[in-house]
Amino acid sequence: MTETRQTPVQETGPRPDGRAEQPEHDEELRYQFPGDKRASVGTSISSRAMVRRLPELIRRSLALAWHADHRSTLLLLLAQAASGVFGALALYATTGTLTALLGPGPVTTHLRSAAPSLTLLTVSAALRAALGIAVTTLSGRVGPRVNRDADMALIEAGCRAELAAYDQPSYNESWEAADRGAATTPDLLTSAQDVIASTVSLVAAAGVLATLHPLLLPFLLLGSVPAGLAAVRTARIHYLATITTNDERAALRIYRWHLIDKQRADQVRSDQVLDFMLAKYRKAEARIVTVTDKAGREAARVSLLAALATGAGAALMWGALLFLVSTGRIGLAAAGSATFALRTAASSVQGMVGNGTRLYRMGLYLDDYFAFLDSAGGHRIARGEIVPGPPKTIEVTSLSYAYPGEQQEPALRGIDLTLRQDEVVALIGQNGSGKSTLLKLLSGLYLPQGDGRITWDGIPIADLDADGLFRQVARVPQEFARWPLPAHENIHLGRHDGDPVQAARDAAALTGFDEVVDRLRSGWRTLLAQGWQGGAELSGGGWQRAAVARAFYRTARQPGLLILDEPTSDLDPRAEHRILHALRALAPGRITLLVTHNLANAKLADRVVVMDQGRIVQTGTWDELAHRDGLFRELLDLQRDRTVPAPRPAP
Ligand SMILES: Nc1ncnc2c1ncn2[C@@H]1O[C@H](COP(=O)(O)OP(=O)(O)OP(=O)(O)O)[C@@H](O)[C@H]1O
Repeated sequence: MTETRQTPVQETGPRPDGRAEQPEHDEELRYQFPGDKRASVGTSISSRAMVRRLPELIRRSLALAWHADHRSTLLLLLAQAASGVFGALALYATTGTLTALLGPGPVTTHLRSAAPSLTLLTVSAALRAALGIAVTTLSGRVGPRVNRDADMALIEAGCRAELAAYDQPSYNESWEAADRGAATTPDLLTSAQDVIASTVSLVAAAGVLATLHPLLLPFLLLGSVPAGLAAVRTARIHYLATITTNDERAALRIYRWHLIDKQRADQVRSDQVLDFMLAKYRKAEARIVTVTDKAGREAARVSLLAALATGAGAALMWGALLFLVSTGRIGLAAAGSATFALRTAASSVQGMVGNGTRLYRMGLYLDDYFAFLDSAGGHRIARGEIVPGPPKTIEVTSLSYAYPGEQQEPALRGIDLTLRQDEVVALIGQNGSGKSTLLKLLSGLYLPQGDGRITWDGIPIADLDADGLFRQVARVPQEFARWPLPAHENIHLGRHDGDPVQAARDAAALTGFDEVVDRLRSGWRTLLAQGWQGGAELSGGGWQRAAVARAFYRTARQPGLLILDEPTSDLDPRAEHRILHALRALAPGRITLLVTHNLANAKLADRVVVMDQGRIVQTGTWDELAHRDGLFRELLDLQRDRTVPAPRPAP
């Protein structure tokens, strides 16, 4: 298993040209970093580590609960404590009852002297049952609230990470681990409560045993330690099995998503990809089954050994009890009570260890969760505090940018460029030449690397306050969001003062999105989410008109930088014409950047910048470049050339 999971770098050496060798087999979905840190965490699961960690985990679980719902948490703790006290009282009352019943004298005397203990036993049991119901109800209130808080905190932390984090190999993995941590929070609370309850009950049982005869205390350990050790050991086995199959689980999720997601549903059918993908699905699943089966067998072996040890301990305990009774060291009634207390103690220890290991295991994910919250997976946006106005000049010097990963060539190399207010600049270049990457850097979504610099009116972009900077940017990205929201919300996205529909309508009129909305039965209030009640689906062009209207809406609220990455790729000529005119009309007072593969559209720009393999290779007006030898002219000629080879004459 480990052999097939090595990285390509380990399998193949570097080539003389320094690039990675082609791997001999197809790459499969795997997280990119080889030594999973959780593997070492997994192997460190031990009884000692667990005992050391539990108090802090219990404290953290209670803190989460407290934060989610003060009152219920307080009541929960009180109910739990009271339940523990009544449990202890019930145990003492059982001892008292047995002592009274099994003591010397006539039955009526036994019953009379047992009455107070019996009453206490009954009342304690009844109150304990009532408190049990209260605990369950309160847990049911607090658990979901804890989960809600954890989930919202996680989403917020994720959205505050730098965009570049998504390109980092480790980010997905840390996000998923944190997500699992957030999902475990309600169980965490339940386990913490159970550990507390079992501990109270164990202390009570130990107290009873100590009162009966101190010699009985060691049996408490004999009866429960093997099971406890086995529980820790099996937790470790299962945890390691889970993390060993992390890649496969992630791959399953991704395959599953691709197969069932609406966006690809047509291609799943028309490309007949189902069997092919299901075979990959089964392969990944088979690996998980192999690992979990092996873990299951190992865990069963450990449990069997523990059961044998517990059996031997029980035999020893009975022998010792017989010895104590037969030598008159304890009475028959005390022996009966001891048996009862020992059973209670054993089940408390099992509860403690079982829930303790569960808590410990979940605590590992909780660590991931808190680590993510602290730093957004190590990528929290931390920039300067200068709040910019609309930039008059954006200066780019020696800008290079390389995405992480050994397969990646630098996307940008040594870019120098100056952009001025009121100017429309068209970025032209073949696929993969770096246009979208440059736009993301200009709009502050990525930060320059190394010596590269981007300044807004002389201020390095990293020194600008991130929110303030994004407030100055309106973008139509290449792949724009299709928000499952009503039509007007898809335009203003919650930012409006006054009538939200009217605000959206004005921007939509510039792109023809208003005509699309007019055809929807509920007009601007129509939910743009097909398959949901009252929902509707737009055409590809309809959505693109909405995306451009969204950017124009922001532009009307003053962004100094308008960025459009192929904004008309899905549009009919009429809609395209309308948008290009609007774009020109909006240009004064801001910097406008347009990426387009339709070179005729670049005519509206004041300046055309041509990119090739991450570099700027030409700059000039459209007319200059159209009449100069170079890449632009070559692409223009290709776009104009619509001659197709004549069909071959029939033989
Ligand atoms: N998120 C990413 N992670 C890694 N590599 C990326 C990422 N985005 C782009 N690249 C790589 O960077 C290079 C430039 O891509 P970019 O999207 O900037 O090109 P483009 O000129 O906009 O292309 P197109 O015309 O196809 O949209 C490409 O080699 C691409 O594979």
